[in-house]
Amino acid sequence: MFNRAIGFAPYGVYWRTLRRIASYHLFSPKQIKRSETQRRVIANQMVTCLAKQSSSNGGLCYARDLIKTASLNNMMCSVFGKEYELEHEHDEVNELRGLVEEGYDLLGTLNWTDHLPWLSEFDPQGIRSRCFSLVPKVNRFVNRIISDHRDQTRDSPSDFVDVLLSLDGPNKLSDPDMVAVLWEMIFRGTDTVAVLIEWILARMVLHQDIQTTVHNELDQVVGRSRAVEESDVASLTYLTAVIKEVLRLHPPGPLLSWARLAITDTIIDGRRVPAGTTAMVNMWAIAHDPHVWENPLEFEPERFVAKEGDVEFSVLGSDLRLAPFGSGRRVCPGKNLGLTTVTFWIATLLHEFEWLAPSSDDKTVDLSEKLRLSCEMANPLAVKLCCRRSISV
Ligand code: HEM
Repeated sequence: MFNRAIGFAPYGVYWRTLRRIASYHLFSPKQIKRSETQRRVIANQMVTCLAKQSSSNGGLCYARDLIKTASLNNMMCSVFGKEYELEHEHDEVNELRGLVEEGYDLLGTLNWTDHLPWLSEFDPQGIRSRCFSLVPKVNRFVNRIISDHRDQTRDSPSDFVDVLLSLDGPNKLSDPDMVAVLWEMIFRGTDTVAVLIEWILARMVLHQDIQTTVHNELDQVVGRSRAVEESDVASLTYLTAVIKEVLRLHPPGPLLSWARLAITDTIIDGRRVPAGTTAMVNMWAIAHDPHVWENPLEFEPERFVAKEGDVEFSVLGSDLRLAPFGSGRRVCPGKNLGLTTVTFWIATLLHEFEWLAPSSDDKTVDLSEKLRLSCEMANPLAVKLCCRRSISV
């Protein structure tokens, strides 16, 4: 099933067709603009939920679950056309979250049978049996959504399922291929965004002076009398630098695509790499390399604040010193959508709240990492929130 999704499909006509369809119907500037309202609605819901959570717990809050559900709701809206209230539990959201979590867990587990193939028939870690159990559940879930869409008649496509169903001729996809592509968008678009937001908030809690500078910028550009709009984001240059610095120190996808292969026998650093070898780029190592970055372990957003006359550093794949969305043919097609979502949501969360350590005696933040498909905080961030603007809960 998964080899029919964009990220797993080998280079060829099928992969190119999928990239073209997704680029036009999901990731184009016009489509990103079209989904602005949905991002604003979800941002407001997040603010209300956080304000409630912190007022009932003496200010203490764990934001991870909320951010993950917000990100999933956002993808469910763009891909499946489904809208859910963040404040309430929904069986369908919980079911899909469980499937995404299980998928992440399976992809992030070191599978001994990849290295010792003779072990595979014993499936010692139970990975194969968990995969066999996950695939029919994903199939059932996504096929149900596809068949609901088939039952409705619409004049023009309003979500990505409609788009895939409307394809004709050589572009037409079979149902199993549609399931693979739809599931991939939900799967990839949810955690990357949520993981990055949690890292940014963690850094803001740890570096209060930098958070103050972001707050000052927000007060200057937006002012406290209104909420942030997406159109404000272009003027938030310091916040943009903060996000780039977090992408450098905590890239959510530290190992780039596993779809790159050596196409000829080659020698790298004196080692022979035969044609056909899977080549994985370690972006985390490049982004922490003292030969590339001054004070690589320090959190210094200023390094990304462009001086007068300088060209702004792009993190979208043209500069290989920092390419957290990859680069070249396999570059992340969702990079602009992902970055737009993260920047707007983070601007809102920081405009509405002060993010503080839960205890005034211990202001450290546990920055331990856990590598699954994304590299996330090993332990959920605990914070104390103070409202910066009056919010009615
Ligand atoms: C902060 C958000 C995100 C980050 C950091 C991120 C990161 C990445 C990275 C590092 C790759 C591999 C690129 C390479 O090897 O050159 C990738 C691929 C991919 N990403 Fe993202 N991503 C994000 C958001 C999204 C979103 C929102 C979607 C879709 C809704 C998405 C869909 C994909 C797909 C389909 C691929 C596979 C592309 C291919 O192999 O042709 N990503 N992403």
